[in-house]
Amino acid sequence: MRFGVVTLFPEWVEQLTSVGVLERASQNGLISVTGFNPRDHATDNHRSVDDRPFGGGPGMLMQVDTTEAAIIKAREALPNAPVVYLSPQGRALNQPLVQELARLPELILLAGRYEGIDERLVDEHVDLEVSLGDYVLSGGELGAMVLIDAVSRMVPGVLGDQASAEQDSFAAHWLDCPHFTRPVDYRGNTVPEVLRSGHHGRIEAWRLQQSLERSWDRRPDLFERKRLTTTELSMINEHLSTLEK
Ligand SMILES: CC(C)(C)c1cccc(C(=O)NCC2(NC(=O)c3cccc4nocc34)CCCC2)c1
Repeated sequence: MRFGVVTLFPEWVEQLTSVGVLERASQNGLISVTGFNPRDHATDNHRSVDDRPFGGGPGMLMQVDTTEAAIIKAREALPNAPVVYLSPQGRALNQPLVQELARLPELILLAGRYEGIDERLVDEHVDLEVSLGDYVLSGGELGAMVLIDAVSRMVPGVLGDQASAEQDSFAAHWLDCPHFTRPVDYRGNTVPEVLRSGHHGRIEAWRLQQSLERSWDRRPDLFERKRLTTTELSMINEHLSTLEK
C-alpha cells in the first residue's frame, strides 16, 4: 500500500518507515510513505506557505496555491488515491475505519498546519475528513502517522503470523488482559499460578475473563452494540456477582 502525505514536515512522516514493523514492510515493498511539501512550490523569496485569513482573527492558514500544488503532485504520483484530510472536524478514527482504509491500494493524507486550510480546497480535493480525537494539536502530521501505522498493520504480509494472530485477538474489541514475564516474583508480587500451569484451556479462559472484567470496569461503552458469546456472558455475570458482594 502506498501513502502520500501532503505536509510541511515530510521528514517527520517519512521517519515512520525507519523503525520496526514498518521499516521491514517498507524494505519488502509492502508499503511506502512519500511526503509532498507545499514549501517545494513556494515561489517568493521567503518561501512562505501560509496566508492571512479573510475576516481577520488570530493565526494563519495554509496558503492555497502552494498547498494545492503539493496536493496535485501527490495525486499525479498516486492517481487512484482518495484524499483524507486529518482534521478536528473529521470522522473519528477507529478500527473499523482502519480496516476499510487498509483495503485501498493507495491513500493520500493531507496534514494541516496553522489554523487549517481554505474550505474550498477541502471541497475541491478532500474525499474524507478523519479526526484522531478531541484535543488541540499543532498539526495533522501525528494524525497521519497514527493512521499510517494502524492501516499498515492491516496490510497482508506486514505482520508476521504470530503478530497477526495477536492482532486478531485485539480485534475482538475487548481491552487487553494483564501480561507477565520474568521474574516470577517481582517485589513480592508473583505471577498468577494459572499462567504457569501449562494448562492452555485454563490460561485462555483466564485471559478472556480478565479482558472482559477490565473492559466492563474501564470501558463499558465497548459493550454497546456488541453481541456476547455465552461464555463471555457467563464470565461477566460471574464478575458482577463478585462486585455485588
Ligand atoms: C474541538 C477540538 C478537537 C479540540 C478542536 C477544535 C478546533 C481546532 C482544533 C485544533 O486542534 N486545530 C489545529 C489543527 N488540529 C488538527 O489538525 C487536529 C486536531 C485534533 C484531532 C486531529 N486529528 O487529525 C488532525 C487533528 C487543525 C489545523 C492544524 C492543527 C481542535
